[in-house]
Amino acid sequence: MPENAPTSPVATTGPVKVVGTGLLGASLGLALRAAGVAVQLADASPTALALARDVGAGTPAADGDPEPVLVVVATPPDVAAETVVAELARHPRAVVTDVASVKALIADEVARDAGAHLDRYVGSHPMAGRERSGAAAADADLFVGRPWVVVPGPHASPAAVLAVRSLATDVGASPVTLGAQEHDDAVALVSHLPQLAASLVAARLREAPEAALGLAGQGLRDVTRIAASDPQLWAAILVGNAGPVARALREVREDLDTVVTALDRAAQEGPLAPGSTGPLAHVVAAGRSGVGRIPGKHGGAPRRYGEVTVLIPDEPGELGRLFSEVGEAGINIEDLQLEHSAGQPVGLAILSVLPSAVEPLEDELDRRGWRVVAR
Ligand SMILES: NC(=O)C1=CN([C@@H]2O[C@H](COP(=O)(O)OP(=O)(O)OC[C@H]3O[C@@H](n4cnc5c(N)ncnc54)[C@H](O)[C@@H]3O)[C@@H](O)[C@H]2O)C=CC1
Ligand SMILES: O=C(O)C(=O)Cc1ccc(O)cc1
Repeated sequence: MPENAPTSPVATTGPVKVVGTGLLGASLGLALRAAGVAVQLADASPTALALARDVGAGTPAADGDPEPVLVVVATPPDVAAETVVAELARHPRAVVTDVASVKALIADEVARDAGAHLDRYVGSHPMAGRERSGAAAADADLFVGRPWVVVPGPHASPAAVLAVRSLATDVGASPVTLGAQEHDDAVALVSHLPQLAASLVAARLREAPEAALGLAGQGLRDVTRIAASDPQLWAAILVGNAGPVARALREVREDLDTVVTALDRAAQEGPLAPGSTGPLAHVVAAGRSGVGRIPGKHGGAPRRYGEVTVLIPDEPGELGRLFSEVGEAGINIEDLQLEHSAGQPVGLAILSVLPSAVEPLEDELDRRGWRVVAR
């Protein structure tokens, strides 16, 4: 099979031009190339462009290239609108979309400046990413199984909307149509507030003693993973969605005030002081009912898997051997977490499987000599 031959037919014919070839742009380029679609790349940074080319995300756009049918703007949000307007004018027959994490501000600016080109613009936002920037972190499978929000303004043509929905589907995502403000309110809660919460918690660790950090477990890692994100990109995202994010944070501040008041009371008057246990339990219970509402895999209703925890020697090939032996047992791994302890030569693999598979899998792994850990 020739390199980059399509594995399944796609609706996007190409060429697709990607402007901004960092994490999102290069990931999209890789996914489209894997589907056999021609990709033209452009970036304000020659180094970012060369890197995206070298990872296989496409070919740098050049004079004399065939006209793109679709332009995807994957720049930071603060320059997305002006880039969309420039690309609409530069390619008078192309549909133009952007993948920025905020939508209302960009839609307003494009509506103001795009004039007669507005029917070819459809905003969008793949709900897929990671805490690293640049093409070096790009992944052809980044969008697989993720929602991709499509935000057609009132002037968008049906053909333009279809082209952007098809792009999402062609790279394995599920298109979801929302209004711009509806999108921004939603991501304030499910993406922007979590980013701030992770950053605020992780910031407390800067002065923590080494001995305390050595005790860190999976809870801290779960809560702080996205604290490693790019500060400049996130500052642009947060100011671009300032109103909804400030609203969500004000509500958090009210809850925080309640927690601090209850803790102060316990610290001053003793742990059984009236008015301290109740508010604290209430906050934890509210979190518990919130977390229960996060949909499970594939966007379906939350599903409870059973977990099998296995000790893994920190040696090459051990994880692969575990996976193939679970496969040989005819059991599907629904999810996976890895835990490492500082300075330990072993890790823990926590395999999520259907509840009915827990016991047979534990028995089988035990029989094959794995150390199954009771938790
Ligand atoms: N990082 C993430 O997890 C996600 C990011 N997004 C959105 O995708 C967009 C890109 O984000 P990333 O790929 O993470 O950022 P990135 O920093 O990895 O890449 C951005 C690229 O845009 C280029 N660029 C900057 N200004 C430009 C201009 N005026 N013209 C052309 N190129 C320009 C930069 O040189 C850089 O290569 C942002 O709007 C972000 O909000 C959307 C979903 C997830
Ligand atoms: O890493 C994660 O879990 C993310 O949620 C990444 C992400 C970051 C920014 C977006 O606009 C969308 C998704």
